[in-house]
Amino acid sequence: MSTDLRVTQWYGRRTSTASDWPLDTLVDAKGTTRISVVLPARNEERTVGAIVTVIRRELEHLVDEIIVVDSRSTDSTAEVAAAAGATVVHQDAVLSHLPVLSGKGEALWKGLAATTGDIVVYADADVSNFGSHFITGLLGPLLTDPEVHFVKGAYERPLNGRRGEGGRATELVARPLLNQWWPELAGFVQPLGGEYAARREVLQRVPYVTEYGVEFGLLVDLLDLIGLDAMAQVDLGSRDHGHQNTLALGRMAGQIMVTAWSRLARQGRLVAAEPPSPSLLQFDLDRQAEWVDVSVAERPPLASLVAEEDVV
Ligand SMILES: O=c1ccn([C@@H]2O[C@H](COP(=O)(O)OP(=O)(O)O[C@H]3O[C@H](CO)[C@@H](O)[C@H](O)[C@H]3O)[C@@H](O)[C@H]2O)c(=O)[nH]1
Ligand SMILES: O=C(O)[C@H](O)COP(=O)(O)O
Repeated sequence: MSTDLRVTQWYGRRTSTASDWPLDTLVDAKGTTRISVVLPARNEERTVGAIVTVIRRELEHLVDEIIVVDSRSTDSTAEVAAAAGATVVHQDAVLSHLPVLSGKGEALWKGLAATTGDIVVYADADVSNFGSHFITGLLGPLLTDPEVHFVKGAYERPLNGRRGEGGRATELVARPLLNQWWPELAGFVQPLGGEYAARREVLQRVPYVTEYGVEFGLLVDLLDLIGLDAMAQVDLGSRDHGHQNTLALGRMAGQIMVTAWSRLARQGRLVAAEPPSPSLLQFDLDRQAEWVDVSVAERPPLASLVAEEDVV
């Protein structure tokens, strides 16, 4: 079967919408399954409280724990999240015997280490139109189909109110790379999106790339580990969130490209004399030049660490 046909068939079979998964059906399906929600947050005092509150108020019979990973915030993210009822862990305090790494991927890996659930849901803490359907949608396929191990959110992404213009790093970097090298993943509408859920057992068996390489790395590595048919996506509607400027997205793009290179090299599909340079020279409005580092590091599969008593 051609990859195009396989992707088309997968899309039809494994794509649903949040409204397909009503809360009462999920509460029945949950049984004894424990569910953790992890919100990575760096300076998200304006939005994190409302997100935690929605989950606590509307999903109290579905979600067992809400962990906010404070990713070196300098604002009152931790206090706001705790006041709203989340358990707050500080990124560098989890598995603190390990050398610290940085960025969103590190926050997610530490978040996984801090959870106890059988299913872990990740959601960004900067979403300003968050609703409980973000969580129920992602949980639907996992709670009702034992063959599904990973679910990714899909949505429309306005850019400052303009429909269809968001997701610049997605459209300019991630989607072309995925289509060129991992075309089986082409059916994911939002491959970089921060809302996804998976069975703990699976998340513990993949490495986590640090910084903004994490989502790209997880998709590619999960495809390898569980195969496309164990992956699903759910349409969550529209998602409004904070936007980074073009230079910041350039750094994100660099991290994603370095991540893609690492997977191509690991999969034996690229023979290069040397790795890509991690240095990126950027220019501001006054032509001031600055070298920035777009390298990423990697945490090993959590299952490879055995000292569970050291967690948190
Ligand atoms: O060092 C960091 C950086 C970010 N975050 C949090 O991660 C979430 C997403 O970060 P953000 O800077 O808003 O990312 P975006 O610019 O929106 O990037 C998109 O693309 C990224 C790369 O795939 C994904 O990680 C994001 O989830 C996705 O929204 C937010 O809650 C942040 O507070 C951290 O916890 N630590
Ligand atoms: O996921 C992305 O592509 C980046 O987060 C950029 O998104 P934005 O263009 O909507 O800010």
